[in-house]
Amino acid sequence: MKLKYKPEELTKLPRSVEYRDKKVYLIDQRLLPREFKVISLSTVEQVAKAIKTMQVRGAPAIGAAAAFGLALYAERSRAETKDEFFNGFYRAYEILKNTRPTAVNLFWALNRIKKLVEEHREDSLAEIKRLIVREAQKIADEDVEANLRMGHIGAEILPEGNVLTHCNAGSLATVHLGTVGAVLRVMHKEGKLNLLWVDETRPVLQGARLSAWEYHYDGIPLKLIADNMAGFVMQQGKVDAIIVGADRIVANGDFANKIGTYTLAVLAKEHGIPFFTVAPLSTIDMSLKSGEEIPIEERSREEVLTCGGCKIAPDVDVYNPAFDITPHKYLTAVITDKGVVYPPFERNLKKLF
Ligand SMILES: CSC[C@H]1O[C@H](OP(=O)(O)O)[C@H](O)[C@@H]1O
Repeated sequence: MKLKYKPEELTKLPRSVEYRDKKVYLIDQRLLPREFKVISLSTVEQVAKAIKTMQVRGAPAIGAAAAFGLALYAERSRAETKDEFFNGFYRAYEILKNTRPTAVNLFWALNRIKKLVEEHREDSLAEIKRLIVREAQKIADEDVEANLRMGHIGAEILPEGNVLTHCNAGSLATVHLGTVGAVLRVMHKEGKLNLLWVDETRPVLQGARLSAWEYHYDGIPLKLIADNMAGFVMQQGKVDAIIVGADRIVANGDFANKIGTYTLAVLAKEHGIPFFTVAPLSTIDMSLKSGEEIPIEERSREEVLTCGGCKIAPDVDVYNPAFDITPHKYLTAVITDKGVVYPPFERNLKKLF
């Protein structure tokens, strides 16, 4: 398809994660919306900590950050032999792999580089290092290209009017532009987006802190709501479509996304509202047959016991699943960088590969 817009025509934001001069640069998302700060990381351990503590978050963004973590290792390694280098490479790979379990993009990116390195094991050490850095940059650049394509594809199929989204699948959740963010930005550019409803998205508040911030920054008209208001807004007929990101889409179309997505999907069905997820192929895991196989990350009790850093509950037991699983029966379509996938997902997702 012909792409009408370039990324810089759709957002004023810089890339969320970059690599240059042997350093990983990323927007520290834990500080937003109070402070916009780009931090620089110079060790694999720092990159792993940034992913684990959600300084960088969002499935494609953590995939790219992990890839740049391997580039960092490669360029800073002082290994004198290949065996020493490979031992350090596999250690870096494991450290990054063990950060967060749900978003498949993390494993997709790490394994893509690991496969390349193993295919070139006989090359010189200098060549192997060059290949790692080049592949990490390709992963990042391809993410931006995929988002741009999904933005144009999604804007063509979403109905004009009011759109509701959950969490943050915007530019901050990717290398640039966003998955949901690209669709919303093209819709806005073309006058198709009347109003964006943004769920605050407890407990980490990616909607209030990140989506509200980045979409307001780019001039998108929005209203922020508490998560428990979404059903009422739908019941009032104020939502024409719902679009969310994904952390892992599996072979039958079930998908993992931020906790609260399943609730929205059921409400959307009840109110006859089209429900879309948008994700690049790097988010699709065809090795899993259905959603119950997806590992769901459980995060700290402090995230639920506090809000904005203030304690809101006594020291009681907490359950804090960071994601839920939406069965494919609630999905209108999956918007990907290779086109729109409609049911039956089992059959139609296969055609993408
Ligand atoms: C474009 S993927 C964004 C996806 O990732 C978010 O999770 P987290 O903030 O915990 O990294 C959320 O599920 C978004 O939909």
